[in-house]
Amino acid sequence: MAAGGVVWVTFPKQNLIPPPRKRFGRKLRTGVPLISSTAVRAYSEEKVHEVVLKQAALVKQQRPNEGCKDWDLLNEAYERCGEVCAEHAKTFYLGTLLMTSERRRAIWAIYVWCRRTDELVDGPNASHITPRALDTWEKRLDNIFQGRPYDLFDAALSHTVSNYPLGIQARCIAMFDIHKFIEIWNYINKLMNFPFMDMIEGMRLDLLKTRYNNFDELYLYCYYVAGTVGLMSVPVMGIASESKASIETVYGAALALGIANQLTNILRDAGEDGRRGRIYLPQDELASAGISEDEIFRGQVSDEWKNFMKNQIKRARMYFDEAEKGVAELKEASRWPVWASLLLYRQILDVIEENDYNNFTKRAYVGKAKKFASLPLAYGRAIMGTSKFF
Ligand SMILES: CC(C)=CCC/C(C)=C/CC/C(C)=C/CC/C(C)=C/[C@@H]1[C@@H](COP(=O)(O)OP(=O)(O)O)[C@]1(C)CC/C=C(\C)CC/C=C(\C)CCC=C(C)C
Ligand SMILES: [Mn+2]
Repeated sequence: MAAGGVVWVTFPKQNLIPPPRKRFGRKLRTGVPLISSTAVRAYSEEKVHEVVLKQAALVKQQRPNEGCKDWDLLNEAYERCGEVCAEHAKTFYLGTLLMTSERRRAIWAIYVWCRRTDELVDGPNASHITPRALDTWEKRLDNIFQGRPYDLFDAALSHTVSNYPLGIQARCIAMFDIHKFIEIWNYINKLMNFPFMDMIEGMRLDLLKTRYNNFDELYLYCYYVAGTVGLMSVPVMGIASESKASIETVYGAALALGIANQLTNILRDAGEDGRRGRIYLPQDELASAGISEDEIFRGQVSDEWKNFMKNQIKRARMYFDEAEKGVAELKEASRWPVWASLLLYRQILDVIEENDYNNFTKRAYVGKAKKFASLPLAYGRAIMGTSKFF
């Protein structure tokens, strides 16, 4: 038992084996039935949709600002986050400069936390990272949400989450509070947390899993490591006051942008990942396309591979299309960076095509000229509030 009459509850780990499919009344919005069975894939989409609903509900809550009040320290913390963002993600950074200073700083703080989380499993110390290290990172996240940051970067995020409706699962519960227990029970049943926790869950997958049986499993992974970023960003980006769309629709679009980005990452990095013994591409789809693992490891750009890639690119583009519908609903100053990132990421798919689907030895790289050309285009779309004119 921890101090202050509270008890720590440990949640069961994610069960990745889909149970028999439930009957769902809701039509799948982001579903793209390509090769794998929709019945199986629907399971992850429904689970992720639960998180979208939870996040959307949080928007209506007013959050008291209980964060750190040491402004000098906070200013320094945010400055440092901005420096990291500028160093590692120049285009994101450029985009954030158009946002209000408060929102921009919050996005920097979220960026840095995401980057550090990813670095745990992908960075120079990755070989020393164990599931226990991720548990520690998760406890540290709890502390961030409870206003007990560990370092300067954490202090920035701690301040950000106290300012915006960003949720974390209720891990620390008051004893004998039956409502809290019911709440916890519901979480256990849904086996899905809030975006920050879920991103750590994605890193756990990266430690333990090197193959994805079907798109359902891959979708869940993409949600964990990238869809979560979309859900974290919406409350900070802000929804336009004139927007007629439901909050759920906007969160759905943000989720779709994360999924689209991650699918694109996976297609771009297929060769590199293969060399690390990782195949994120759905195994059942590879099998029906007649592609063996060995061909991937050897980097064979066969006709089968080209056809397979065409289908995968089509799917990623459909998620980008889904995302486009939501950008216009964001506050005007937030639309430009989002359009910029959407257009830039989507161009990676064009480059894969230009490279004749050789993503084994040619990196699909969007050159500086193209990158800069996208910025005014993104700006145009942002101020028009729609994609129809460009
Ligand atoms: C309504 C609507 C469309 C709203 C927009 C919502 C929004 C801002 C969505 C952003 C989606 C987004 C940028 C997702 C990031 C996806 C991504 C790149 C994930 C990467 C995961 C791991 O992949 P991998 O290891 O394979 O890749 P690397 O080789 O390591 O690159 C991540 C690396 C996870 C960590 C994610 C980040 C560091 C990016 C975090 C970005 C932000 C918080 C800024 C988002 C803001 C803007 C301006 C788009
Ligand atoms: Mn990474």
